[in-house]
Amino acid sequence: PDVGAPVLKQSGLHPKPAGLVLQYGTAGFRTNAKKLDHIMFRMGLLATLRSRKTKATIGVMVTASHNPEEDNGVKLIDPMGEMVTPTWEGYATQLANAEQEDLLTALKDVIEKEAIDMSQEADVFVGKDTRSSSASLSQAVMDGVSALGGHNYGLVTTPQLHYMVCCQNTKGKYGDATVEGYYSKLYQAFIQLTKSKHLSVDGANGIGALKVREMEAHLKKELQISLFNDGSKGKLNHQCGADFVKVQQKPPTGVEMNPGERCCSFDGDADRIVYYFIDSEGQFHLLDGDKIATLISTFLKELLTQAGVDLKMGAVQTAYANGSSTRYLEDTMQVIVRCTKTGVKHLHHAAQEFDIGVYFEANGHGTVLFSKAAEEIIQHLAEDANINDERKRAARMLQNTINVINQTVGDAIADMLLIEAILAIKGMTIQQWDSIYSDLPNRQLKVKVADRRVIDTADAERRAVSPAGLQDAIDSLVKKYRKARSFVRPSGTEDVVRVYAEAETQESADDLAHKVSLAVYRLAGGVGGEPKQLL
Ligand SMILES: CC(=O)N[C@H]1[C@@H](OP(=O)(O)O)O[C@H](CO)[C@@H](O)[C@@H]1O
Ligand SMILES: [Mg+2]
Repeated sequence: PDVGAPVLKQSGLHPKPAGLVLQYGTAGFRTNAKKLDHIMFRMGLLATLRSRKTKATIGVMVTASHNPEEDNGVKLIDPMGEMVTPTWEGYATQLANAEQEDLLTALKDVIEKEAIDMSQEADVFVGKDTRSSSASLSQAVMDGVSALGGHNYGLVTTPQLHYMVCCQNTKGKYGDATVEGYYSKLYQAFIQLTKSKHLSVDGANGIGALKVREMEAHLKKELQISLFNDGSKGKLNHQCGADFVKVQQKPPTGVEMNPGERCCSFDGDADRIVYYFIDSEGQFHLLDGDKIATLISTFLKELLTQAGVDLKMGAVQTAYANGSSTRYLEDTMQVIVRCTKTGVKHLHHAAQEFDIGVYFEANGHGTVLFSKAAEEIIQHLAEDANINDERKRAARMLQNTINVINQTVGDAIADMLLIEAILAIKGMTIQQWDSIYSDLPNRQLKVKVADRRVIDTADAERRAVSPAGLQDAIDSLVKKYRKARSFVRPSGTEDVVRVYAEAETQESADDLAHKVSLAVYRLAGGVGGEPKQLL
């Protein structure tokens, strides 16, 4: 078919200013928008030739990228979404600089040189940026493409047009050739990559599961939760839940765990939370209340430093806190650590003594308390116009931290969100969190006695003052193991005496716990059979 007539007719509407010479440069033609109308039209023509030659869709992007608004530009995109091949950059320059009356000759020259079959179909994708000149200039490109089946994408980023050209020519293999397709491809991949935003929650078949379900809609994209033991079939706290996981030191049933993936367990009324994961060797790792307290304390301390505020921060624990956690908090973090009797009311009370009091029982019940004064200082700082951005950012972060925390009592849901936020902000994996310090192996046992009130304790329950001889027996047993510690106390919630032991190895901790149990049984009126050695 003869290309002459339609081209001549249309090109008259996009005349070239005589003598104007432009080069196809680094990224196509680029200059003041007023000089580009004929260039656009001609690039439309050239794109159809390139499309016929390659038997593929070609892209034309109208933009001058980072240049000032009054500039514009145009570049061609080859079939796989790459920049047009250099030979064709040469044709582009020739076509752009042919005077009006020489245009047909210049065009025929390209057709001949490239032996282009003009009966071949052509397909051109045109895109433009937001410059005021882009609308009319992209129309000029379309005029050049004219009746040849061009597709105008309208406003797109440069890379989006490259992407869509490639999608079209790979028949969808690279993705869907639409802006929607571009978003959905990137987003899906992003979600996979940031799977760290995924958390498996063991709801202990309790109320926490129901409430997590309710809250899920609020979290949707920010945190993907897989809820297990949601109460639809299993029994409350049976082989699952925070207490089971903490005491048994093993995963709950009913939770699908993949190596390295974060999991957490609530207890039956959702005021406790513990985290855990299995590593690539299948080894179970528990991150209990002590590890949670350490993570939160570290985070808060860093923010206080960044905000440049001097507030007294303290951590409150019980005798059940792992010895490694206490050492880490005191020695490495230089945080004041208090030890109170078991029971949240005691910890809460002690935490009120600080500007910021972080309290957690090892079993995962805990929260953070901020004094009124501390809250005010943080709020003023967050609103202070005279401080630098780093300090302000930290102050605002502290403010949001205060708001995500339930200061009235330990709260599995609130603690979970705070922990997830800290891990995300610090870009920390659960493995990295776990490796802040290593727990001393430990064991908790229960001993049945006729009347557990015969045991009296002192020193935040770390020493038994009655019955006579019990503490001496514990002391001499503890001496036999490295890094060992043990104590006993009557439970406040069950009719048992609780025994706790920790030592350098699990074997030692188990052995020590067993021997202390025997001492309790013998000296404090044990009932039923003698405590058995753990297998
Ligand atoms: C070793 C242990 O976990 N003890 C628990 C348990 O108290 P006992 O007094 O140990 O039975 O239940 C309390 C209430 O939930 C909790 O605050 C406490 O931490
Ligand atoms: Mg509870």
